[in-house]
Formats: sequence, structure tokens, C-alpha cells
Amino acid sequence: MLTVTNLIKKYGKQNAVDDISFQLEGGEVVGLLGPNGAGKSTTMKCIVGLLRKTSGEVTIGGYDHLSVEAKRFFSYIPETPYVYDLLTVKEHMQFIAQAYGVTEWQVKAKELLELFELDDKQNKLGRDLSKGMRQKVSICCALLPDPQLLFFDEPMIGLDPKAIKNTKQVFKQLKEAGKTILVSTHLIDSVELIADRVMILKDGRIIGNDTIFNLKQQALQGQGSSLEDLFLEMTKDE
Ligand SMILES: Nc1ncnc2c1ncn2[C@@H]1O[C@H](COP(=O)(O)OP(=O)(O)OP(=O)(O)O)[C@@H](O)[C@H]1O
Repeated sequence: MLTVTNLIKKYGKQNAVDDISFQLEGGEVVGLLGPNGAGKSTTMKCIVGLLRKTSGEVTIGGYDHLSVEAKRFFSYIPETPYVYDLLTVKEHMQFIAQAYGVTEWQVKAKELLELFELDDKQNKLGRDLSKGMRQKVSICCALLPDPQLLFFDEPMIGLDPKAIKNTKQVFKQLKEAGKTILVSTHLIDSVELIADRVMILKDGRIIGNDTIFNLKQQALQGQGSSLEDLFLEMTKDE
């Protein structure tokens, strides 16, 4: 579903993403973990085409990631939610539905807005929404076209506990529906239960890419421990 080959992104002389390669098979849920500045957001932005990669190749569903065909496959939920100031919450849903040709979108939009407790905010303008509400609108817009592949960059930041719980539930449902997900997060427990695999990024490089079980075996010599301990062990400075 997603193939990243020798991806490099430089900011000036710094390699923020330093020659990484990985694949996501259809239906896989993969957690992208790493300390602040590891290159998680830069990697995602290069994949979805918001940042110009320095070099490397990215294909989505077999198509070059910048093609319209590739864009039909995925939704991206950015770290900082972007909403249109002068569209209401409902108009955001309508706009996405029309852009992606979603038929009978009202029913799905209603379900999503109810799930994220936005149903009473339908007529509020984007500019009048709180940060958490913007994040919820961003998630609802991403889910409306029912894409095969979803990129979530720190989806829980700014959400209240109820919305975090709902988002975890949505992840579970998406996984059950066979969707492919790449999710970057610092909230390790939010991926521990659903991730088939995690990739650990440090200084722009992938330093671990395996099932949580296998990574624990390698890093902790089989000592029973949490994913959080594993993360801290793998990313500690020598
Ligand atoms: N626009 C930019 N210009 C220059 N350097 C940048 C820019 N954006 C990010 N960087 C640098 O690239 C590196 C990777 O940043 P990135 O935001 O991808 O990390 P991250 O893993 O998403 O971090 P966090 O967990 O803090 O969100 C960091 O060293 C950062 O300072």
C-alpha cells in the first residue's frame, strides 16, 4: 500500500529524514515513535506531499505519491489542525464530500459529528472553534471519504479524555475494517493495543522496525517490560 525508498529530506545541511526505507502492507497498523525532533512529522509531510522531498521514492497504491491516483487512497490528519475560517463545521463536511465524491455523506457526517460531540457545533465557523474542536473537525473530514490509508500525526494532542477514548475506538474500528494506518504519537499506550508493528525513528533514521514483541526481545533481552520502557531504552543517548 505504501512504499518508501531511500527517502531523504534536508533542511539546509541537516538531514531531518536520513535515507529511510520501509513499507506498509494493506491492512497494517503501524506506530511511528520517536523523541522530539526525530523526523516523524517531516517524514509524514514528505509522504503526503506537503513537503518537497530532497530525494527518494514514495509510492502509494503503486502510484507515485504526488499523483492524483495516489491521493485518492489516503487522508492525512496533521499535527496542527487546519480548518477554513469561513466555513462552518457542516460546510467542512460538505466540502470534503463534494471534493472526494462521497455519496450520501450526510448520514456518515452525522455519525462522525455525533461521535466527536460536534453535532451541536455544526453551524459554528472554523475561526470560532477551539484547538481541540479543530482537531476533531480535522479527524471527521479525514474519515468522511473512507480512505484505504490514513496518516495520523499526533492525533491525540489537544483532545479531551473523551475524544481520546473515541479516537482510540475509531482506530480499532478502522483496523477491523482492514484500513492501513501510520500513526505518529508520543502517547505510546494509544498504539500499543492496535499496532501490528512499530517503527522507531531517531535523528532521522529508523532504529527499530518490528512487532512490539520482537523489539522487546531484541532490546530488553526478553525481560518483560512495557513499550514505553522499550522506547526509552532504544532512543536513549549513548
Ligand atoms: N521548517 C523547518 N526548517 C528547518 N528545520 C526544521 C523544520 N522543520 C523541522 N525541522 C527540523 O527537522 C528535525 C525533525 O523535525 P520533525 O518536526 O520532523 O520532528 P518530530 O519527530 O515530528 O518531532 P516532534 O515529536 O517534536 O513533533 C528537527 O531537528 C527539526 O528542528
